Amino acid sequence: MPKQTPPVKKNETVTVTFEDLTHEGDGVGKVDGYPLFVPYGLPGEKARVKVVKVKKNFGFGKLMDVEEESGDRVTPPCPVYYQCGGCQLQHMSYSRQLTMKKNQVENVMKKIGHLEHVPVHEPIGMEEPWRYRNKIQIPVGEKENGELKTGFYQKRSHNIIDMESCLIQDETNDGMVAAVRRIATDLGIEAYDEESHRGVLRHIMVRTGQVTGDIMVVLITRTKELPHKDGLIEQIKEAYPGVKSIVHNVNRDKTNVILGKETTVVYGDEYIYDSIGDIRFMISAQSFYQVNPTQTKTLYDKALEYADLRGGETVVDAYCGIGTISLFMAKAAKKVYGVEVVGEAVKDAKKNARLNHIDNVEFYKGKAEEVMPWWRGQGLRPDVIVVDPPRKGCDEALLASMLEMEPERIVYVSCNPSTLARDLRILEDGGYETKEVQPVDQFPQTNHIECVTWLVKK
Ligand SMILES: C[S@@+](CC[C@H](N)C(=O)[O-])C[C@H]1O[C@@H](n2cnc3c(N)ncnc32)[C@H](O)[C@@H]1O
Repeated sequence: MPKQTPPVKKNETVTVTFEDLTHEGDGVGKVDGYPLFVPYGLPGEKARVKVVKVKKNFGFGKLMDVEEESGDRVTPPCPVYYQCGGCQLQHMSYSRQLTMKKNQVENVMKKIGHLEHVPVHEPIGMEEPWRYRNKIQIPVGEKENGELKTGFYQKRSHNIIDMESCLIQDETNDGMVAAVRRIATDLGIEAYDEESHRGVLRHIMVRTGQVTGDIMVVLITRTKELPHKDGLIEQIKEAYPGVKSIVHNVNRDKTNVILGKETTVVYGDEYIYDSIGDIRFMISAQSFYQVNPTQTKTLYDKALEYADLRGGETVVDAYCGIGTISLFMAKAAKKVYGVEVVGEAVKDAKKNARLNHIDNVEFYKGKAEEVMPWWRGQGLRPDVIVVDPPRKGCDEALLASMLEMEPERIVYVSCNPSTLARDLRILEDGGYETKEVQPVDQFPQTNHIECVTWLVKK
């Protein structure tokens, strides 16, 4: 066979018409059948593209100029959108974002799961797909004039973009970050410098309870001391008199991990509160809590509908985190068992059960793939199993014990459609029928999509 050489060269400029979108949201244009992946290109658009990387079977390009624009193109409202690595889809109308996400789910259902028959519903989007995040963790740097700046990292780098606002963040979070930045600059607090591992203030984290209005500020420093602590606290309280909690966290390590192990409450409470539906949650600086509670509620309502609980059922919630789904299910079931590998999350789950006076739920710390076979050995036969695994999907041993437990219904919540499709195939082969998949857009403006899937025993 003659060796095929790609029809483009690095740094060459070519004209392409985009035909499709990748799962990441990049435009796909072809040159003599050779695909070029181009960030910010939209299907139907004709554009000049500079080739930046050439591989054997595909290449990458940079969008130089759009000659024929798609009706789906919108002006990104964020002034740093093209530098920041946080959002990928602001150049696309929201309805096109939802179509893209639906196509992605349908695609993997067919290609990975061989589930051509499974209905994938229209994704449930947000009415207002902005300002939805309840938590910001933003790096701190220094401008040339010595003032502090805050911003996310530039794409594929650790350069901090100087930004005033993040449009997917709750406005309170934005306002608090700006206030802390100004106060810390006035007090002469130094920013942390990643390269030299010197300086003080590494990150500012702000969490707000969207229902309660509670605010928590976490100041993360390299140093054990929080310089000008009293002044900082007083001025933050002056700027936001309602602030419920100010926390100092020390992270002395040279690491990308944001929070260190030492946490001290320097003002107010250790916890703030928020609610999803009628369940209240206690949230500490270290706790995991869903970042878009509005859409989480939508997702869990759907999970509850698929679980079809009448009050007499036993439910297993595998990969239960802080027990959000377990607590939702417990209100409608006889008994819920949750399993989660992170000990702190299990403690939070138990606390939240007590806070809500829910006593028909038990949480276990352990690997789901080890605890489930043990439960089975103990004779546990759940009517419904809910799983909500991390991006890599369910462990094979867990899928095997789910099949052995033979629940009537399985509800699979997933943040990665590809591993979802892979696991659904295994469950189908093991005797379950996938009835439907409901995507829910938890993260508008980004290329992520959450799905909830309903399976029944054949
Ligand atoms: C997508 S989150 C689910 C969160 C949970 N439903 C909630 O809303 O809080 C996945 C969870 O699985 C946990 N996890 C990861 N691997 C696990 C394993 N092998 N066994 C049990 N839990 C695991 C993670 O710590 C995380 O809390």
